[in-house]
Amino acid sequence: MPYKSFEEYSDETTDGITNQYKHIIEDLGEDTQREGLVKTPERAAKAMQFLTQGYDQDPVEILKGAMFEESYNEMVIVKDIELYSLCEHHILPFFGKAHIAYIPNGHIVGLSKLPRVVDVFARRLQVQERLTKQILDCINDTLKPQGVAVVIEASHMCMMMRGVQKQNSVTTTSGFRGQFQKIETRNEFLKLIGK
Ligand SMILES: Nc1nc2c(ncn2[C@@H]2O[C@H](COP(=O)(O)OP(=O)(O)OP(=O)(O)O)[C@@H](O)[C@H]2O)c(=O)[nH]1
Ligand SMILES: [Zn+2]
Repeated sequence: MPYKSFEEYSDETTDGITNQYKHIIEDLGEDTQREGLVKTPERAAKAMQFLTQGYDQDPVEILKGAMFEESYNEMVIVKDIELYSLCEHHILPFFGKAHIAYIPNGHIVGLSKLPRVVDVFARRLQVQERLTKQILDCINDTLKPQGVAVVIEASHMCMMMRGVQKQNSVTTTSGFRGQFQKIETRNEFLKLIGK
């Protein structure tokens, strides 16, 4: 089953992560018994489980569940898909937008499934490059379209709140397969997403 709801996580896993957060908060010198913090380890554990629920979800199943035979063979674009992920180096958020295009090859896919695939891969410990490639490969291998393109633009909190402390830098990653390797097709896509 592709969508694991929040309530389905085992209490055992939540308890383990809760315990670890309790230690972290204590090691930060805070009092885990004060009113505002009593439930924080458990809240943080559940939040972290939510933000990493993509490990338990199957993006191929999501796509295969909504593929329809159709002879449309022009470019389909879903742009401005908001995404929130966690950088695997600092476990801090990076967030932004994904733009996805594909050219069907006998099958179209339910539009909502493309953002769902983004979420499955985003809700893991990630780097933006791998996130981009995983989305690209998954759509390419499952839908087998004539071409697929993915562009991700994201801001990394680890570069904003700490470290180099750059508030306005945006990282862009992209990947192109099949027809999108042709410059004119790629340019049409980039123009349609406003790049
Ligand atoms: N390529 C790539 N790098 C990332 C991503 N998210 C975070 N990073 C980088 O991962 C790197 C880790 O570098 P380190 O030198 O080991 O860590 P650090 O000392 O905390 O580095 P600073 O952030 O420069 O303070 C940093 O340069 C981060 O900017 C990502 O999605 N892709
Ligand atoms: Zn980072």
